[in-house]
Amino acid sequence: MKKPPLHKSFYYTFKGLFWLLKNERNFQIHCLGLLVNLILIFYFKLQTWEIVTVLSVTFGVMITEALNTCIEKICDFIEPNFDKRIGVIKDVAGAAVLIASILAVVVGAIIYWKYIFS
Ligand SMILES: Nc1ncnc2c1ncn2[C@@H]1O[C@H](COP(=O)(O)OP(=O)(O)OP(=O)(O)O)[C@@H](O)[C@H]1O
Repeated sequence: MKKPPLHKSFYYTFKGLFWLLKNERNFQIHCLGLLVNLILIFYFKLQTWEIVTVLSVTFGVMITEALNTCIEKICDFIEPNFDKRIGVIKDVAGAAVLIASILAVVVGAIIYWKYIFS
């Protein structure tokens, strides 16, 4: 298949991003989390390393959510009916989001702790 020009590739990736924003409730919630973090970063005037850490774990959750959605869509495409193996694949993909979210909450708690309680 012929590769699309660079600007078309960007167009398709942004199309994917807007699809997630429009259709995936969990992704919308993660975007809200990003917004809250951006507000807190400016409000508490976080140090550079703290900003980098908070944004890394926040975007990490959004990336795993996007990949989880891809896996769910592939599963629904190859097996629309109930299948235990599909269930395990979807559960494990969901667990990846859970692990990334736990990390984000723990990192957030460690970083914001001193700003909130000082
Ligand atoms: N075809 C299937 N066969 C077996 N189990 C399934 C199947 N489809 C979904 N499940 C089970 O239902 C759960 C939820 O699957 P679903 O595709 O509805 O994801 P979802 O609720 O949209 O997830 P998310 O909230 O992460 O977007 C899966 O984790 C899995 O345990």
